[in-house]
Amino acid sequence: MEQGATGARRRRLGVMGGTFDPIHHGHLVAASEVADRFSLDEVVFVPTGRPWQKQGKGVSPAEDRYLMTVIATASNPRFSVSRVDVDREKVTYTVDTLRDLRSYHPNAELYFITGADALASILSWQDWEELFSLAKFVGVSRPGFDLNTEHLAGHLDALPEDAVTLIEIPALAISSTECRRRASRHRPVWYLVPDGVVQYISKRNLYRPPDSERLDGATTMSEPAPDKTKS
Ligand SMILES: Nc1ncnc2c1ncn2[C@@H]1O[C@H](COP(=O)(O)OP(=O)(O)OP(=O)(O)O)[C@@H](O)[C@H]1O
Ligand SMILES: O=C(O)c1ccc[n+]([C@@H]2O[C@H](COP(=O)([O-])O)[C@@H](O)[C@H]2O)c1
Repeated sequence: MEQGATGARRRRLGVMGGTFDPIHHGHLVAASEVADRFSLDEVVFVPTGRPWQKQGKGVSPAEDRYLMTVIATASNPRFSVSRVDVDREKVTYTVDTLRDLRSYHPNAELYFITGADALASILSWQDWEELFSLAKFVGVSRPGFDLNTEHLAGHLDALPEDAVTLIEIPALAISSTECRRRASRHRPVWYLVPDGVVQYISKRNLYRPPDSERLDGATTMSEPAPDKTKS
């Protein structure tokens, strides 16, 4: 275990970056598992501001994604949410996220948490060689994606020995894409996302086509069912 200059154990900070559109239980279980396995003192969720690899995909406003992340993490005293990426003007690069968090927590060890799918594309990330000097990376299993570092072969020698650790976590086949698809079709997202996030999606009418485009005539979650006892 690494120690600071005073001999005290260094604070361990997990960093869970994501677009969180919306945040779901797959994200929360990933953060919770890594926190347990690496004895993290805190996990900071960092919603992206302008995710450059998702540009053109109609990402929801950063403020909505930030608030859903706050709602989803509020009950866990070890989870917090950072605005560093939301408040940065330019597109979101993890190298900037980690530089900013390092400056706020100069004595902490950072652990960047990423799913198998995101890890597989890490060599396409901005300044990727620098990432491993800023944080340790923890790749977590995700249903439908291969958890291996074959794509890093040839580069691993240049990286610190414990730069990337892979761990198996309980499999939750949930994605934000599927949550959005369900919400857009007025299908339930209960139990895929935290209750407060279900209510936030409904309140803000996220992911829903405008009422004029609806063909099924069903009521939305926020609308009370019609009272058939009245004429
Ligand atoms: N079910 C899951 N299990 C493990 N990791 C996950 C899961 N869902 C997302 N992650 C990881 O969480 C991070 C943030 O993911 P993101 O916000 O893009 O969610 P997503 O479900 O992949 O979204 P989308 O479907 O819109 O691409 C990524 O590192 C991703 O790999
Ligand atoms: O730094 C980059 O170039 C980069 C490119 C793609 C994704 N990321 C980060 O990976 C995390 C998951 O991203 P996403 O798009 O799958 O939600 C999030 O923290 C992003 O900022 C980072």
